[in-house]
Amino acid sequence: MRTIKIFDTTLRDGEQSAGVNLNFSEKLEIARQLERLNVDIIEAGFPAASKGDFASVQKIAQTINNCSVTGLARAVISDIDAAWGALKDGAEPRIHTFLATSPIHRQYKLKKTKEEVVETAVETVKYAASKFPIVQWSAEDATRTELPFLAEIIEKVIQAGATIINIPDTVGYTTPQEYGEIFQYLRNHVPSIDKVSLSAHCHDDLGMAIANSLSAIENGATQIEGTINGIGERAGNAALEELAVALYIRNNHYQASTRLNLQEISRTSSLISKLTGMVVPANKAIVGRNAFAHESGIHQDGVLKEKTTYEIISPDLVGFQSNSMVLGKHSGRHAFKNRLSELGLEVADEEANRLFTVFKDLADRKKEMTDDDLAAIVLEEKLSKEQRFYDLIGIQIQYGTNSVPTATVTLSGSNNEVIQEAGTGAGSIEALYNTLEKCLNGTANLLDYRIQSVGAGRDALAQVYVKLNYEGVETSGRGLAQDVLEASSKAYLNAVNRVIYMKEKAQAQAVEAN
Ligand SMILES: CC(=O)SCCNC(=O)CCNC(=O)[C@H](O)C(C)(C)COP(=O)(O)OP(=O)(O)OC[C@H]1O[C@@H](n2cnc3c(N)ncnc32)[C@H](O)[C@@H]1OP(=O)(O)O
Ligand SMILES: CC(C)C(=O)C(=O)O
Repeated sequence: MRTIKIFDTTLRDGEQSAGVNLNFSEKLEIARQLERLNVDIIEAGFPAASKGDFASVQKIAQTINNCSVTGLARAVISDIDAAWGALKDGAEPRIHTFLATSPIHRQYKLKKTKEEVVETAVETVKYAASKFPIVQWSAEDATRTELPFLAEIIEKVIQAGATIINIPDTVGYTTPQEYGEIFQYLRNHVPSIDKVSLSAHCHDDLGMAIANSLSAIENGATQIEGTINGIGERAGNAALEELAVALYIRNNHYQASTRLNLQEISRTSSLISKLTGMVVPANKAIVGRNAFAHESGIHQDGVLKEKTTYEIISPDLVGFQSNSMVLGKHSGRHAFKNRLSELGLEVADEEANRLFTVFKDLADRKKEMTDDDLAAIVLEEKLSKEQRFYDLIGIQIQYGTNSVPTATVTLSGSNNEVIQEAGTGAGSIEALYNTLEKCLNGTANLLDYRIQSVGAGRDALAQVYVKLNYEGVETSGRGLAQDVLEASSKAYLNAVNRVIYMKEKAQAQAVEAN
């Protein structure tokens, strides 16, 4: 049985999903969960991309102990230096550097000849290898590259010090058979291929990312790259939970396994969905709400008689709870804390007491608190507490089909001063957001607004996601509440608070640098 290494790029390629923007604490929270999931490598970001990316890659490298942390770098010396700066204190510093090899990318994007591409790749891999013990090199758009050229450049970067060679299907163009043949070709035509590990990185533009990754495994790849929930640039990357469960359930066929702790899959998927705002489709394999639901009579009859008639995966294999303990307004601190720890939600005692107050407040208004509700409360409280400049005290909205929607908003400011304003709008949300803007010191333009329910039922909690431009900075925010208007206010303030936090941090860094 071969063990396949799992290279998770949720924090790098996953964050390249349009509309996703994770902050420092959210990235750290995700990295910690990926560590619990037991991925082998976390690609934490692209250190040269921004100060924020640098800081979060550095923090993740310093914090995570049980998996390797890496960062992406172009074939550019300053990118490699930035990666070294961010990763050098990690347990096992490794870099992921890349250069496109296909004719389309050479001609139009890089404007380099084949010889220049080889020279740049070799020079930068040598430089990377002078710093990092592990150097992964990717031939971007490998699957649209002439095979003899691909083999030539790979041999040269191995000679230059690369220890892992990744063959990305950057635009999701290849088919499983072709992709497998590329791996076979390289194994037969690159003399030094046995000195390195081979990795696959597949995109899902034609819906073949998992099939292609499995084909790579059958043809010699020992590392698979992907993201949780399959998020990523354009149509996304190979969904790691699908790959790991496919290898587990069909190991009679693939004879390969991963080290993933499959029980953590559901929790990881739900955390990433919440923090990125990328909703998991109900019919998504392994983690979709319907993945283990049987709807039709013949299926239900079969499952009642024998589960395996229609179930090839048991829900508890991937951490779906079947617990029936009901938490509500009559529950006390013990049951609350006990449930948090059963759910693996780690909180200090003092924090648990504060969360209990939030829980009671919600439970008063809501029939039943689900595990999803608890996870959402803990997450929101944990992530927003350091970044509150404006805090919501209360809102009052008046709406009638024949009257002008009016909002009254009361906030507390950064010096605990009370700010109160009233305003109108064409609808309740506009009235609310116009009024919130009046309370602030700056201008905020709403770019996107989305609402989602946490769990099922009429009394489900509302999770609102907004994207807005506040004082020239574009950012996103989340808000959770029983009521949609309250959740909308919280999301708006969360986004504004993030901008203020980022600006204050940048100012403090500038003062420190002087
Ligand atoms: C396939 C992938 O997913 S690759 C990863 C993609 N991720 C990202 O791009 C996110 C982070 N990116 C960024 O923040 C910015 O693009 C930066 C900081 C990296 C670069 O920003 P800028 O210097 O403003 O350049 P810009 O992004 O406009 O253009 C990219 C430049 O890098 C070059 N380039 C692209 N890939 C590579 C590479 N692997 N090695 C060397 N140069 C490269 C391009 O040819 C272009 O060069 P040019 O300016 O000489 O034409
Ligand atoms: C940087 C590489 C691995 C990449 O993300 C791609 O080619 O899709």
